[in-house]
Amino acid sequence: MDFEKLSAYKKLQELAKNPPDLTKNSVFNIDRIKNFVAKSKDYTLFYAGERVNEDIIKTLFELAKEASALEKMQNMQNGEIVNFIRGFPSENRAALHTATRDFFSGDKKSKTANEAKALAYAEYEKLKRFLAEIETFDRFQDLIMIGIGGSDLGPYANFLALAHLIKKGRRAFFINNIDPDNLHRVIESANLDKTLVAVVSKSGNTLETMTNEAFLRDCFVKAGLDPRKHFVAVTGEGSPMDDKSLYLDTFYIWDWIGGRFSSTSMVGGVLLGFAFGMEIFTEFLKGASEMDHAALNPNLSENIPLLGALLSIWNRNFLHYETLAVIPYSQALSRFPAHFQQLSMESNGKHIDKEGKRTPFQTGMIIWGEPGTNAQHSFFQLLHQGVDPIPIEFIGFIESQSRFDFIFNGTTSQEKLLSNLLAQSISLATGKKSDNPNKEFDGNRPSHILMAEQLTPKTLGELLAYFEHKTAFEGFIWNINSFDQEGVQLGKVVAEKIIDQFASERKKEFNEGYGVAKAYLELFKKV
Ligand SMILES: O=P(O)(O)OC[C@H]1O[C@H](O)[C@H](O)[C@@H](O)[C@@H]1O
Repeated sequence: MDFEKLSAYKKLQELAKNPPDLTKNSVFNIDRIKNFVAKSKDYTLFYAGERVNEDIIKTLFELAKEASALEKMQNMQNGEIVNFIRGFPSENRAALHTATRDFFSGDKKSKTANEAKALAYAEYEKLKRFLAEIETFDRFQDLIMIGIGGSDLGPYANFLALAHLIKKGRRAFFINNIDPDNLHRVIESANLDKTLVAVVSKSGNTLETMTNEAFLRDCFVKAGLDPRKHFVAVTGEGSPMDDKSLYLDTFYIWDWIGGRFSSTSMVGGVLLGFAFGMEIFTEFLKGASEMDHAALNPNLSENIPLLGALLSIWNRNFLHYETLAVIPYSQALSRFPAHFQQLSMESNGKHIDKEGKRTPFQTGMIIWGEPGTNAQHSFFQLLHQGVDPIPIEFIGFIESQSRFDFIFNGTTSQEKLLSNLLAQSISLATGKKSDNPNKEFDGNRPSHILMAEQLTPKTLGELLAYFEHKTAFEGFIWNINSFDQEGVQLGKVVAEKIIDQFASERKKEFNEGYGVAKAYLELFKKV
């Protein structure tokens, strides 16, 4: 059913004409904060700061029901084909990233999901054996991960989120950009003799990754090292990279795992397992798997991924806000906005629906963000007094990861951090009147807060899955295909043509040089 034809859509258009005014004390008060709360597993979603009321929330839930959002989520987790455009050539695949972490519940799943789970579990066990073996011989201290897009952003964000737990003596480096300075800085730092290299590419033919792999192999050879004793592959089974003669070991993913949804597969597993050990990687998977279950909860006020999606849709399609700022009040989540940027914008930056028709409504938001409180000293001026309101998703934790703190002027740093987070959400909502227009705050700037006790491997897994399912629910309700990325292909094709031009220029130079060399080579009848 087309999104704009749902009956709840028309009701929401009406309700959007007069959203609640949060600047009024009679509206934004303690009761409201206590009422507009939802919980899933370790996370609480406080959404009093959004421009919603009971009627709007009820109608948003109706929208989800009319769009069969929960059924589509169940179908996705059962391995049904969800990645398709009806009537046109498309990928026609499942999106079974939940199968890469479903090792704990023992829930009865579909045959497809069970087969996928078995494949993923075999790779999980292979990784466990591989890491135990290199541990025995203390073979590697450093890991260099080569990958880009979904083969970098999620794994890197998750690595930084847990960096304080890194195994003693171990380090990780990341080569993602084709900019040669990226690789140069890494080999200036890593101890190549004790370095494991994970080449991560689902397709096995991404320009940046293949180029960086060849470049790094050359560096290893020039250092007198055999790359085959240092390089492992993480790639699609049967991809151009699937050649065991070139690698110490190979870890597989499959076409039913989208790159931006692959953090809990071996794409993230080799890095997190090497850096933190299998126990921590397993806790991370457990958290993601628990949020997978929460996303199936029919009690919508306990299904925060669905509620998060509905709040985004309310802000996007009915209040017509174009972007969403993701502001984690946690320095450890510094690269999470970048991961969520790809996850959301590559999934839902689409202009046609699953029937191949142009959408007459807005779809994916522009996602951006930086950690707080730093962001307060950067772009919060615009968030408070800019012309256009910008919805914000705050993320916060009651406790710091280290619990290493200091009381200054009577409070700890963690208390100061949380106070700022709450103050921002409240002041953006309530605003402030003033006779001086330059000191006036309009308020009614929507935000919600995702809060947990502490950022641990498990709550990180839950957070990752929250964002994955929120993204998928948005696509289900918009009836768009969130699981392909045709939009990235054109740029690549044009780039290849220009690269070929450089190559032929070089050959021509070489031929000219060769022309001169030819005089000598002809002496030896080399040509
Ligand atoms: O993992 P790979 O096959 O190397 O792909 C890496 C990335 O490049 C592609 O262009 C897509 O934009 C991403 O979704 C993907 O994650």
